[in-house]
Amino acid sequence: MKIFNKELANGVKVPCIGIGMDQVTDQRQAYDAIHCAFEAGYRSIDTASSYKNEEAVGKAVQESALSREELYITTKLTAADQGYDAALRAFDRSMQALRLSYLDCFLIHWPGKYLYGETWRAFERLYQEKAVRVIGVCNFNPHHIETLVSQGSMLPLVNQVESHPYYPQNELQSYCEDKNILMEAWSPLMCGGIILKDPVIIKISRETGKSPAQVVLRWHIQKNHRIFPKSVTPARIRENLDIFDFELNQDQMSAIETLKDHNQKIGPNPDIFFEV
Ligand SMILES: NC(=O)C1=CN([C@@H]2O[C@H](COP(=O)(O)OP(=O)(O)OC[C@H]3O[C@@H](n4cnc5c(N)ncnc54)[C@H](OP(=O)(O)O)[C@@H]3O)[C@@H](O)[C@H]2O)C=CC1
Ligand SMILES: O=C(O)C(=O)[C@@H](O)[C@H](O)C(=O)CO
Repeated sequence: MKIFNKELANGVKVPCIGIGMDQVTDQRQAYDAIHCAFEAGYRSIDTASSYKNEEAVGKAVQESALSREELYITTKLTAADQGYDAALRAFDRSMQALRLSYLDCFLIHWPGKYLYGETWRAFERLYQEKAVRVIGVCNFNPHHIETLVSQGSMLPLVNQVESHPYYPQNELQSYCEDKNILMEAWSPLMCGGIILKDPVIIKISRETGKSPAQVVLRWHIQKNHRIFPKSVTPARIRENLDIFDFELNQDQMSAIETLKDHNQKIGPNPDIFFEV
C-alpha cells in the first residue's frame, strides 16, 4: 500500500491518509486507537492541543516499534495561544506532551481575530530552526491567506478545512492548488452522519462492493484531498484504510459531485468563530 504519495511545495512527502483524533479525550481510548491504526498500516496522526490527547499520542508513538522517520504527526495551535511568544511557548508544551524532538506538521487551528500574522512569524521561525518540517493553517479563506503572506515571508504548505461531498470547497481547493498549498479535508465522513445514508453514496457502495464510508473516502483521495477520518472502532479504523484497491469511475465521481448542491456545512464559519 502506497500512502506516502503526496509531495508538498517544500518537497516533504506526506501520507494521503491518517487517523483523526478529535473528541477522543479518553487517554486509553486514544492510545488504543493509534496502536490499532499503526497495526493496520496508518503512519499519520492528526491531533491538536485542544483535543486533549497529545500525551496519549506521544505515548503511543514512543511505545510503537515504528521508526520516527516513518511517521507524520500533525498538531495544532489553539486560539488562546496565538501571538509570537505565546505560540513558541505552546509549541514547546505540545512537543513535551508528544515526546517528540521534531514535529512533522504544525497548524494554526483557526484564524481567530487579528493575531494570526504575528503567530505565523513564530511558525516561520520554528520552520527555519527545523523544529517542524511543515507549517500550515486550518480554516483559512483566501483573504486570511492574503493577510498572512503580507505579514510573513512564506506561504502555508497546507490548509486544513471542512470538506465532504455536501460541502467540497472546490473553489477554495482551486485557490490553494494555484498557490501550491495542499488542501486537507476535515470531517471527511461528515462526522459519520447523513452522508453515509445518501442514496447516491448507497448506490455507488452497491456498485463497488465497498462501504459508504469507503466510497466517500475514495472520492476524497481522487479529489486530491489529504484525509484523516476519525474512528475509535478497530473494524472501522481498518475499513477506512482499505480504499486503495478500487477506483471510482468518472460517472460515479460526477454523481457524487452533484451532492455539493446540498451546500451543507457542519462546522463553524471561520470569519466569525474565535474560540479554538
Ligand atoms: N482543523 C480543524 O478545524 C478540524 C480538524 N478535524 C480533524 O479531522 C478529523 C476527522 O473529522 P471528524 O470531525 O472527527 O469526523 P469524521 O468525518 O472523520 O467522522 C468521524 C465519525 O464517523 C464515525 N466513523 C468513522 N469511520 C466510520 C465508518 N467506516 N463507518 C461509519 N462511521 C464511521 C466515527 O465513529 P467511531 O469513532 O465511533 O468509529 C465518528 O463518529 C478529526 O478527528 C480531526 O483530526 C476535525 C474538525 C475540525
Ligand atoms: O475539531 C476541531 O478541530 C475543531 O476545530 C472543531 O471541532 C471546532 O472545535 C468546532 O466545530 C466547534 O464547534
